[in-house]
Amino acid sequence: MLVAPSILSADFGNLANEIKAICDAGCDLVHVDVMDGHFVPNMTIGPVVVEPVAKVASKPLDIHLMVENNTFFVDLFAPCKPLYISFHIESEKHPHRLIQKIRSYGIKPAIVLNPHSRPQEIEYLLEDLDMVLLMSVNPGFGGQKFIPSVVEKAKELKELINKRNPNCLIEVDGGVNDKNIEILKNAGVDIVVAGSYVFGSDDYEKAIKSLKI
Ligand SMILES: O=C(CO)[C@H](O)[C@H](O)COP(=O)(O)O
Ligand SMILES: [Co+2]
Repeated sequence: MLVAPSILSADFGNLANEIKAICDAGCDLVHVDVMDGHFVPNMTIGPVVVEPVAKVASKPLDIHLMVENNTFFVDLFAPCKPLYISFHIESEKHPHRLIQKIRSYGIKPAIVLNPHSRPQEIEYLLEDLDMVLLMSVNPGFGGQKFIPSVVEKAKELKELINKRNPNCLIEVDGGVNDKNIEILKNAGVDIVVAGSYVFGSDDYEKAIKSLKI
């Protein structure tokens, strides 16, 4: 299992040290939550913060867009050179076009599904994707409770992925901790995002290790 700590739960007054600490503690990706105050009822950070974060991080960035105008935000964050940019299917009318745009920057495209969205909706996009991110909370805030129906959804998605594009990874985001990591692993999940679990612990290395099963 790969682990992507979400910096939403980091101490923003000490951000550079927090990023260094999770990278030194053995994380695989640095998950960056971008919220516009429209698609979700919260706002986070723009490239003014994410560019210096990218410079300090020794691990690749995984940018999760929770916005209405995806095209604008892809252009805005592409110079940060993340490994992945993921966008929500619920806010995008032209997903194939946006996938091509993300790829044109040399960035891996991913699609995010809210807890209520069905994996079958994106079956015909799977061959063009490097990753699908399943939300296991309603997006907008860290520290929420894990929604268990994501486990069955991950299994359904895994079947579609095996049929359409076995190279596509599955990531799960929201309420992940050492109690639910095993069922996620058994459901075929490749990457977990963990914000409050990692940054709320006294020992980042131990917390990350407990998820790398
Ligand atoms: O996308 C997100 C919220 O919309 C965050 O990545 C997610 O909530 C991580 O935080 P936690 O592990 O505390 O749930
Ligand atoms: Co996220």
